[in-house]
Order: sequence, then C-alpha cells, then structure tokens
Amino acid sequence: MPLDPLTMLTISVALAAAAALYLAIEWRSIREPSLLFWSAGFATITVGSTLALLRSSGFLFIGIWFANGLLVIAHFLFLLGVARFTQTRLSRVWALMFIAWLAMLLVPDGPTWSKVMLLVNSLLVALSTLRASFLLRPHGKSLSVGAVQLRYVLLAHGVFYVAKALTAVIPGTLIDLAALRGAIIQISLVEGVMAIMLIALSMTGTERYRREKQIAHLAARDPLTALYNRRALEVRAPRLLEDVSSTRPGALLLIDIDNFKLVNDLYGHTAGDRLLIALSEMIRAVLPEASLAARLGGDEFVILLGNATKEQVVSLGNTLREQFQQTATQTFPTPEPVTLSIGADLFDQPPASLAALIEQGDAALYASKRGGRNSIRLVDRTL
Ligand SMILES: Nc1nc2c(ncn2[C@@H]2O[C@H](COP(=O)(O)OP(=O)(O)OP(=O)(O)O)[C@@H](O)[C@H]2O)c(=O)[nH]1
Repeated sequence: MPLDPLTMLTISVALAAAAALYLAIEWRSIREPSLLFWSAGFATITVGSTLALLRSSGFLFIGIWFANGLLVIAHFLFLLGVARFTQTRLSRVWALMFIAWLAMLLVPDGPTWSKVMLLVNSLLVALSTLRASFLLRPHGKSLSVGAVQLRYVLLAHGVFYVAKALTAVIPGTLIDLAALRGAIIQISLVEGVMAIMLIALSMTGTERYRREKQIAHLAARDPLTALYNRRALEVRAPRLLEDVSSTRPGALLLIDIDNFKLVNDLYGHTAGDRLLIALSEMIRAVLPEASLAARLGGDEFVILLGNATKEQVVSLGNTLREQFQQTATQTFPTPEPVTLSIGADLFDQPPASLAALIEQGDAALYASKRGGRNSIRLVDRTL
C-alpha cells in the first residue's frame, strides 16, 4: 500500500530529527565540527518537513516556499560539513545560494511559478550535494569505507535532484506543490526518506572510521616524537623479523644520547624535548623502506632494518651520529659533548624475540659507551 504524502513527511520529520540528535551526541563526544554542520542540516530538514505538513492546512507560503528554502539550506550545511571533513575552503560565490533562495520567496502563486520554484529549488539542492560528493573524491589519500559510501550516496541524491529539475521543465507534468500531488512529488518523498537514512548512516560511519584510525594512531605513537612507541614496535617487529634469512639479514640499531641530562639541566626540559624531536626527524629522514623506528623511552631510540648489510648499518649509524653531533653542538653547547652512542646487531636468523634482540643491542651499546661514546659498535652474527 503506497503511503500518503503526509505520512511520508511525518516519517521524514522523525528520521531527520533522530539523525540530527544522533550526530549532535556524536559531536559532543568528539568535537569534530563537520558533525555539527551535518546535525544542523538534519535539524533544518526536521523544521522544513514539519512546515511542509502545514500545506494541507492552507499555509502555502510557510508550507511550500519557506519549507523548500530550508531544504536548500540543509544541503548547504551538508556541503559545509563535507568541506570541514576534507579540510577544503569553499568559495564565497556559494553565498549566492541564499540570494537565490530569498528571490524564491518573492515568486508569486500559480502553476507556472510552482514549476520555476521546483526547478530552482532542485538545482540548488543538486549543486550543494554534487559539490559535496566531488569533495569526497579520492585525491592522493585513500578514503575510508564510510567516506566512499557517503560520496556515492550524495552523488545519487544529487543526480536525483538534477532529474527532478529536468522534469519540472517537461511540458505536461503535473506538479501540484500545494496539494502534494503528482508522481514527481510522490517519488521525491520516498527518495527523501531513503536519502535521510543513507546520508545519516554514511556520515556517522565516515566520522567513526576516522576517529578509530586516530585513536589507533595515538595509541601506537610516542606523543613527543610521533615515532612508534615500544608497544607498537612489539606488534610490528615480528613481521619484519620473520623474513630474516641468510640472503636477507636483519639489523637492529639501539641509539642512546650521551650526556643528554646536561641539556635538560643547562637549557631546561623544553630544550631537551626539542633535541629529542630533532633526533627523531633525523631518524625518519634516513629510514629505508621496510624498516621500523621507535622511541623506547627517555633518550633511547631503536631502528629495525630488514634486508640490511654491514656497510649500510655502519653508514646509517654514522650519518645519524654526525648530523646529531653538529645540531647538538650548535644549538645547545655543553661542557661534555652531547652525542650519540649506537649499539648495532646484524643477524641472519630470526631472533627468539624482540626483547632478546634488544638485549643484544644493549650489550653493544654498553660497549660503545664504555669505549668513549660518540661511536657505533656493531656485532656481526652473520659470519
Ligand atoms: N627533555 C626530556 N628529557 C627526558 C625525557 N625523558 C627522559 N628524559 C631525561 O633524559 C635523561 C636520560 O638519562 P641518562 O640517559 O642517564 O642521561 P645521560 O646524561 O644521557 O647519560 P648517558 O647516557 O650515560 O650519557 C634523564 O635526565 C631524564 O630526565 C623527555 O621526554 N624529555
């Protein structure tokens, strides 16, 4: 049994209100501005659909003109939300949408103007929606499943509104906005209900996926240097270590700053932090593919290499040592030199565990410290 227009509109009001509330609650917990725009968009649809119900009571200005204008604003709010989500700036030209909408309020009554109203209104909605879909296209970065879904839902919704605009100019189509009669209006109401559900679901999916990724990223990183922390290294190291063989030896470099305490004592903790960040950036810059780097804690860092050679390990260690010494001497001169001691281990069989490997690296590091610091000690276990 087909549902009558008033029932469809009532369903739209309920669904849009639920979506607005849900997105607002999500916003309260994660404070992501795009959620607020999307919530405001659904709240606007709630008000617009409620006003559209007044058509049956003869309130045509509020029930048609004003209600349709709110639909345009709602889609513009969706576009603003997508722009925030994709960190894009919208051109000021979009402000013309409001002028077009205000102009629609001046349109007189009558079937011809009814069509003009439908045409302009549909095109404005289509414009915002298609632009939002276009902003969600993949550009360099891969999109999450939720964002891809949102992109296609918006695209389908936008195409629907283009088609709706075209029907308004086809002669002979019955469009009675006042009485909510005509095939186009019936189809629109059904599409509207479906679109509200799909858009709201894909919006929440989009944000949730991004939040989960952010949480996973934060949990795996050292907050100061953004390198992996020890736990993240423990999770990722086994895959790299499994591939170690006599044809693809692995290597570990354990790096510790010499006399780091002096920087903290003489220049303050913030200066010490800056030096730790500088070292992490140097490490990132020299890190080959298929390798891992982490801050184990304090002034101790680790690099794990797959498919390494003795020459590569020594060269990488010495590059870091020289770069660091230069930076530390220039930025924070100290009575004792602030340098790097490195303990390295080259191996051609997967170690018993990461902890066992770090212990071996520790022994080499200790030897480097005892031998006068500012040096690299390599234990070659491939011989
Ligand atoms: N600025 C800063 N200092 C830290 C941080 N974590 C640990 N430290 C300091 O780093 C120092 C590490 O201690 P040590 O390794 O014994 O100091 P060191 O002077 O480098 O000693 P050697 O390694 O024997 O040369 C301590 O003074 C800690 O307070 C941090 O996140 N930021």
